[in-house]
Amino acid sequence: MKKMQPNPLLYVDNFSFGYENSEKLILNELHFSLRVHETTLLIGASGSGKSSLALCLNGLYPDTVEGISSGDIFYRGKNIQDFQKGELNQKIGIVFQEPESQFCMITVEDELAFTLENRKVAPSEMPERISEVLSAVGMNDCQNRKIYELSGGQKQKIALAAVLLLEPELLILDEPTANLDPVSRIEFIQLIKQIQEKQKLAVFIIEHQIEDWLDITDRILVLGKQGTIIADGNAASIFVDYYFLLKKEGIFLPKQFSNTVDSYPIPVKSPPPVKRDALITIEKMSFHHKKQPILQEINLKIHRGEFVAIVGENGAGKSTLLQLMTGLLTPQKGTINFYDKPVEKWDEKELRKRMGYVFQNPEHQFITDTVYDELTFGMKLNGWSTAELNTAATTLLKQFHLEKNKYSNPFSLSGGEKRRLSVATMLDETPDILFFDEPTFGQDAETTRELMCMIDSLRQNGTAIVFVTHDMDIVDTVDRAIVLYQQHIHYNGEPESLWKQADLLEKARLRPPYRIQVLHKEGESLDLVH
Ligand SMILES: Nc1ncnc2c1ncn2[C@@H]1O[C@H](COP(=O)(O)OP(=O)(O)OP(=O)(O)O)[C@@H](O)[C@H]1O
Ligand SMILES: Nc1ncnc2c1ncn2[C@@H]1O[C@H](COP(=O)(O)OP(=O)(O)OP(=O)(O)O)[C@@H](O)[C@H]1O
Repeated sequence: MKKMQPNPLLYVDNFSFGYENSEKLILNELHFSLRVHETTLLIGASGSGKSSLALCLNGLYPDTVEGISSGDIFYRGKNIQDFQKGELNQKIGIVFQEPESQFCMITVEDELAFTLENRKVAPSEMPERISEVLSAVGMNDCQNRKIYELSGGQKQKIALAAVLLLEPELLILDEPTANLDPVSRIEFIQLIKQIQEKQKLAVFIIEHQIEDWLDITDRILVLGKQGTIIADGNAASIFVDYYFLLKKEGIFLPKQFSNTVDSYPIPVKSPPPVKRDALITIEKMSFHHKKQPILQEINLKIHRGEFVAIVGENGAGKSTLLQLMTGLLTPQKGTINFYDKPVEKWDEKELRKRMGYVFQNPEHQFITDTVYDELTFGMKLNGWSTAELNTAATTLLKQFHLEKNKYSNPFSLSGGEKRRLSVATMLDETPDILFFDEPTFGQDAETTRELMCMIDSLRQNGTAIVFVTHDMDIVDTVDRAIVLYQQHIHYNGEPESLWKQADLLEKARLRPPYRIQVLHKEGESLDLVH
């Protein structure tokens, strides 16, 4: 048996965990410790059990779920089972993968005050603490906003603010930057670094794309598909010594450690189709929520078979624009046509057959109790025979690696699995246009590559693809990038020219893709030489 580290903060001793309804254990005889002030990254394929582990570490599982466990977890030498209810939550703060699930109040201020109340902070101290933490996460002007009205990235920042107010000793972050714009992502990582240094806390981060985290990481743990720790060490040893193992597991390798051939799992861009008729035509469109203008004077066309990315900072209006194009929201001014008919005049059933929309939060899409029912729901509505829908469902389950989840409840899937299911449900028919709100977040290298290949082949068959994404490496592969900034479209053209517009990138809180960053670095060093 391995020896316990001297005075670890958290000590996981031969710990196993499984869900009652699943055939095999998710976590298998884990044995590791987390040290005080240490920053650890946990990586692993989608569905390998990372979120389940996080929830076991802070004692939420197995108590709050139908699960079984064996072995022990100790916090500062005391078995976590022996802590009073709520006691451990003050010491181990967790930001969930889906921040929405952690809020209990309506407004930002009430949510943060509620956390402070639980910590028994005097009401007179609260305003200052709240304004301090909001400023730390870059959300100063959001105090009185309703949480449900915030954009995905804004919610993620509030979830972090709430946990920071707890002043935990161990901070667990489950894919905390998945919805953040590129600059907020870097700022967030810097913020974690500052907090870590100031408060001397331990940080445990679950992420798929990790290159930006490496600077502040002491140690990396790799969870394998069989639920065991398959590697444990610093970045250099993990990504050099375990290179082939990580690739086999389908895990993203940080770009600085991978060779150029497989540096990012995106297939070579196929040329856009020649036929260029417009599917969506937006003219002089403006939209506001209550009195707040969100989009103004938008003119935009999306053509058959085109691959378009919509980018911009958190809250810029990207999801709103998708909801307007799909007819879920109606503009107060201007027109949005699908083919040559206003989108709101289309028969709902016909429109849903021709348009697919993958929401930012996959859970908002689920309406049935099993993965199989979810996949076949649209097929049944369209009168498919049992044999037809069985065949189609079997193909989709295989294509999206969801075979083992056929009878699982969609809400019990891992983050990446939920996302894959939400994409698969849009593919019962081949739509004319597919809208994706951040389709790749939560995916590992292998599932991202497969998703992108699938999207590319749909596009080859004429389906237009519209992506909202914060991933600039993906934007680098599209036909056209659209930048939203201060309610307007500030750029509409090929990504290559966008990367040259440094001012706009800065204003819109974007970053060039890794390929361009490397070129800039090489250029800089050349400048130094001269
Ligand atoms: N409440 C639950 N009931 C049954 N099975 C579950 C439940 N929650 C998760 N699972 C299953 O356990 C496995 C591990 O899920 P988990 O969310 O821990 O994975 P993950 O590594 O965090 O994945 P991702 O990177 O996709 O977020 C998945 O196959 C998932 O379907
Ligand atoms: N129902 C609503 N009522 C009021 N304001 C709203 C509502 N829904 C969204 N908003 C606001 O509209 C703005 C645009 O939101 P949207 O979700 O479109 O942004 P986004 O660009 O997709 O952001 P992110 O990258 O964070 O997902 C945000 O400031 C958001 O707070």
